[in-house]
Amino acid sequence: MDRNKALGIVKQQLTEHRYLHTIGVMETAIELANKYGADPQKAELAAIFHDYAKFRPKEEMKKIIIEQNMSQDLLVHNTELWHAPVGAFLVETEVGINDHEVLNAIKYHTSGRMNMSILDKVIFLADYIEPGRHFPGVEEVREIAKYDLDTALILSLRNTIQFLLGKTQPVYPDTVLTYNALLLGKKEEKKGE
Ligand SMILES: Nc1ncnc2c1ncn2[C@@H]1O[C@H](COP(=O)(O)OP(=O)(O)O)[C@@H](O)[C@H]1O
Ligand SMILES: [Fe+2]
Repeated sequence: MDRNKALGIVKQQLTEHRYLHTIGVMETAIELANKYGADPQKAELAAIFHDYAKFRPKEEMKKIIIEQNMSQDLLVHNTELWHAPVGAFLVETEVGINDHEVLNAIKYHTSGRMNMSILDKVIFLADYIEPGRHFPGVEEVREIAKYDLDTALILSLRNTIQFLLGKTQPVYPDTVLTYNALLLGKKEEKKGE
């Protein structure tokens, strides 16, 4: 699907602010894909649609999570997590995109998952560091993303986990598993050097 058609579709689902965020994620994801070897066209498409379900009613998303037999523990966790897996489902069923790599990158862009693909990592990180983001710690991750994808991801996951712990909120386990897998993977890598 060409960029303008995709942007035209997603624009109807988003606020102006969230649409500008999507443009930032798209541009950042293409840059990261070219740097780290993911398919830039898939990165463009996944970035454009990553927040497709961001403003869907919670009741509608809950129904999809149940009916589509997604991981039911999502239902007891932060509803902010829901738009990612539900978005992947709706982008397939409503927009007609069935590229599995693109759909997975949308599905896991909030929680992460163990064994993320390069495309998953690129979308996850682009969502975190796009130029419109100004939260504490983002600058450090932006800097490291210039030369080390996994370390940048580890820091972004650490920041998110710390943010949630600071608010005594439950942490959806997949994000901790992702953090551990990447960190332990890095340690193995260092041992091999
Ligand atoms: N493991 C988790 N457990 C609970 N909430 C989480 C988890 N990971 C991310 N979140 C929350 O999801 C929201 C971020 O959603 P995300 O899709 O990454 O960004 P955005 O929707 O802002 O573009 C934040 O409010 C963050 O606190
Ligand atoms: Fe996003």
